[in-house]
Amino acid sequence: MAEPTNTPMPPSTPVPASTPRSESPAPPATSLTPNGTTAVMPMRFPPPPEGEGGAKRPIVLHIGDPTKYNPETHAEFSEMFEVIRPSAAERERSEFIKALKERRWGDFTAIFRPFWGTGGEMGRWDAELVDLLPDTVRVFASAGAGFDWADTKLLGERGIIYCNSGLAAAEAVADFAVAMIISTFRHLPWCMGAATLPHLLSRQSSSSSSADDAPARKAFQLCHAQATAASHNPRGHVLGLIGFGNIGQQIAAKLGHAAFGMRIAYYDVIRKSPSMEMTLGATFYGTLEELMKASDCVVLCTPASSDGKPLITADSLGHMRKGTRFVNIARGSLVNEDDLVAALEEGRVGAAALDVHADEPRVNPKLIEMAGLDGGGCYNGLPGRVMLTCHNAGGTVETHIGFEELSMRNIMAVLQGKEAITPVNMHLLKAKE
Ligand SMILES: O=C(O)C(=O)CO
Repeated sequence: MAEPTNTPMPPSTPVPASTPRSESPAPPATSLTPNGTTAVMPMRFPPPPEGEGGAKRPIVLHIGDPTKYNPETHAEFSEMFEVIRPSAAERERSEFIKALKERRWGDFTAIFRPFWGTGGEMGRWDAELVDLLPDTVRVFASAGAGFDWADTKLLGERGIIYCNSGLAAAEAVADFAVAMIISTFRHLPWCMGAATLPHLLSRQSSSSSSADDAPARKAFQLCHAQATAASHNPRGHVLGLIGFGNIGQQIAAKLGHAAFGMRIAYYDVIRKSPSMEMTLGATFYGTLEELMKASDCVVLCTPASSDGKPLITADSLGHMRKGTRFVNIARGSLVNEDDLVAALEEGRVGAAALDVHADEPRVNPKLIEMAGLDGGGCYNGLPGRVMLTCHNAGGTVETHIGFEELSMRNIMAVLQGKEAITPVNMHLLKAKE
């Protein structure tokens, strides 16, 4: 395992022009305040024209499940707008396209997706869908921090503001990241696997209820005896955050000097203010390479690349010191999983924790093997070094409540001619005629 290093933090380095890396809304329309909330620069549209006699309410297309929480906001929202919710069958891509061509839902002004579990049935919002939207659409407000499933550039070119809900998910994602980071220092897959899996395996291989529990006891004792030498306290180790938006900042606050005592390092295309760096005790690295070299644990907390290319490859992994830990709570497409497997085999990556996967819902079979499930927490006689979860990081009731509320508030703001709260594509926006 990589030991804490005394690598001096570099002085301020120029920000690279490429690789935008922050899940916070893009500049120049927005910026983050030191407490992680989003400040939005003014960019207003006039409210949509009223219908004949001024009585017609603007139509909002609600995709996915009905809202479950926030009844007061929803009452206000339904009062202001005519909310139309296509059926599950209408949300399937071919039917959705047919309905858009037929103008089945009229001249709607907003798209509302309050929950990420449903509402994505029509697939990627690419030119095939976006080109069919009526000119009246002004805002698309959705659940989710990530927006890799929507072409926000194209939406902007059509004059449609895309608002994500990253603010609502940030705390849940950061909490989950903390658990995963600790796991890479304490080998939780091994500890949990050794306590449970040998029992399951021996039960499966024995038909009698009195299965031989000797292998299970052995796995327990082995793990109890050996995990100590492989485990470390996070304190004093360098936590390298790739992306320093809301999520990265919250991880820093939870694991930094005031709590777990980790030394916070970050790489982002936008260097944060000196006061934010001081508050969070964070040191800026001007290149990914420098950050990878300096870190004891690297965490990806940045949106998917717009070109879909991975950021974690043999090349970037090659800059890590032997035994560095790696955590991904961002997007699977950011990681070349074959290269990660090779780095784990080589020991360059000492332990990994992945909530997101390149080909969801499929999980890389080699990574599953490395989690040590078959060997009672061990893989090839070594501790299971990979923690794998099912894209759970942001999934809490509180996140869901926040997704609904924020999406409704974004639509209410834009359609009333006010500023959007969490837009991500303002810098790409073409104003409506
Ligand atoms: O909000 C999102 O997009 C997430 O994937 C959180 O885990």
